[in-house]
Amino acid sequence: MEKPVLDIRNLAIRYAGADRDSVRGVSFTLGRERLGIVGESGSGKSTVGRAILKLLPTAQISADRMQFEDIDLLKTSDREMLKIRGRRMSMILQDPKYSLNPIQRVGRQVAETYMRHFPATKAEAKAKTLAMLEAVKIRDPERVHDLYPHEISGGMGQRIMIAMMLLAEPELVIADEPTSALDVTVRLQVLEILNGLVRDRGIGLIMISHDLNLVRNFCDRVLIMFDGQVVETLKASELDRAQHPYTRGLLAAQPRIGDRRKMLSVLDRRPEWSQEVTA
Ligand SMILES: Nc1ncnc2c1ncn2[C@@H]1O[C@H](COP(=O)(O)OP(=O)(O)OP(=O)(O)O)[C@@H](O)[C@H]1O
Repeated sequence: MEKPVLDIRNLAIRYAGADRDSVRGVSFTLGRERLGIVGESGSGKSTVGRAILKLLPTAQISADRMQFEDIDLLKTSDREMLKIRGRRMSMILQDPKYSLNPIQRVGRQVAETYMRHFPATKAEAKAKTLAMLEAVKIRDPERVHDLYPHEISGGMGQRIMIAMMLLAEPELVIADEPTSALDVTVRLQVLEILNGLVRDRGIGLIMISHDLNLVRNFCDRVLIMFDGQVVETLKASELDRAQHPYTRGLLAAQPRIGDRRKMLSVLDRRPEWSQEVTA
């Protein structure tokens, strides 16, 4: 088997002041593939993503192994992480509005990101920026380059965030609900761009989502999280054969076109799921 991009074993995370771990016993590997992490709100999906990027400075993080390519994340200093984050691993968040600086033109923000990671003149960085805006299917990149964040739509903002991230050519991308704020057609465009990154550049992609249908159609494998633990790991194509009652409950709670039930079933959570792990 080829060496994984990421190898996480027995990860536990406790927020400062909390009396229990928000994430515990989480283990998984990520190859050059699309891995979905699903679970309801508060199950710990984003906490896992942020811990991998070491974006939880006040939380207590422990693990038997947190290996990213040639880097032992358990040993990296804050200074080293500044060089790795945004360059070798990146995160895409739900709402680009909060990630873009509102008082700076978007093209300049993208170019500055490039210059932070690579030696380049302003003209070279601008040329790279325009090429990247085109790569994420932005029509008329010259015009968009000079717009402010409030002048662009959510879908365009998300594509600009992806362009910014792409410039650094990361090996790992963690996308945390990247399409939740987008309409259906723009969502498909963004997913196709992310898909291209895995297919053409061989990156490892983690897609954090509460949308089982999206993950089923988009990902190769899926981790199901409940109350801070991974309760089941499955191939996305085998989701319907899930064993764990929580996964089965999540599937039953999904609306389906053509399903004539008047009411969707409501998930009945059981305390023993917090102890019981099947995969
Ligand atoms: N900054 C924080 N300080 C303390 N506790 C936190 C913090 N962020 C998250 N938590 C707690 O950690 C647990 C996991 O939260 P997390 O945001 O990772 O879940 P999630 O599955 O990503 O949910 P969502 O889908 O709503 O984003 C929750 O119990 C939450 O209250």
